[in-house]
Amino acid sequence: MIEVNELSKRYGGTSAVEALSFTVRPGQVTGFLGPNGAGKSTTLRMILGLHRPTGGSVTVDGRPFHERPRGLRHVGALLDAHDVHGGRSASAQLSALARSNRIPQRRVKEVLGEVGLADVARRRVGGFSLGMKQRLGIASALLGDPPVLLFDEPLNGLDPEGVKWVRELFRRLAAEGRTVFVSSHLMSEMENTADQLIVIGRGRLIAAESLAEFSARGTRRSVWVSTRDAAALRDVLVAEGAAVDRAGDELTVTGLTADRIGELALRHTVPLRGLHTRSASLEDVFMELTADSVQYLAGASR
Ligand SMILES: Nc1ncnc2c1ncn2[C@@H]1O[C@H](COP(=O)(O)OP(=O)(O)OP(=O)(O)O)[C@@H](O)[C@H]1O
Repeated sequence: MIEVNELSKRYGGTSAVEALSFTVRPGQVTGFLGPNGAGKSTTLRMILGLHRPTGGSVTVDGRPFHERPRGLRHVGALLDAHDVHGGRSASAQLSALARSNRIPQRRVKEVLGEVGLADVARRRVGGFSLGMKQRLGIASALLGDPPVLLFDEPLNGLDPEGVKWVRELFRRLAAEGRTVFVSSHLMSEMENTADQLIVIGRGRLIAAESLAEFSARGTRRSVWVSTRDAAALRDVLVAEGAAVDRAGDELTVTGLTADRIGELALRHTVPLRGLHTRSASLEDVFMELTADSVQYLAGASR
């Protein structure tokens, strides 16, 4: 279990993480979501003791990580897939890591097989694709067979087959009772991966809940209507108190049900081409929740 308690980190005048508190439990995959620059990597580095917090504390299974002498056997992490020694082979790289952490050498072969790199074990890592480097990073995280695993943007650079494999791997690791904490800036990556979500924006906690609870926030519904008399129908619906967006012949309506819109159209003899209810997607909920904390908006002047 990872317990983050009022954790803060400032870099000079920049507040990267601010009074962040949450718990990551074993036996589940927990997604760590936030837009670019939200503070995810900084938080992961503080969990691993690589950055010193400006305030607050974080423990892994009750103790700060730096108090664990055999760190890699307790927490495995993939932080940056590019952070590899290009001149070495995958197998040499993992062997060195195993030696320095007193992990049996047989684990090197085991994890290379597990991540699908057995055939390229002797090739120089410098020639690996990003997807292969991600697999090697995952192999390093698994090397010490740790109960707690952290992954920073592990799906970056993976092809669809790779994404499917990583998702299944995370589910299996969680089913084995491990704590699996995975960061991403894309809701779509977490949708079929995570059981729990921690959502942050500008270093602050926005949501900490199950994926089901997060989905339930998407109950705000709108109704899509298509008609050649869009202007006339819009006036009728606005007079009934609805909020209406018009794009050509199409209206997006909130504040009235599809049934009521159908009745009003009939009463005002506006012929309809199409009418259906739309509920917000997880992506919509995520965008709405984090809208105020997006650092770089396309087209926005700075
Ligand atoms: N070493 C540093 N020195 C100064 N500022 C930093 C440093 N590391 C991170 N920051 C700033 O802290 C904030 C949080 O960055 P962080 O990398 O933790 O976010 P992130 O959520 O991981 O983003 P991304 O999805 O883009 O990787 C950003 O504003 C970033 O510019």
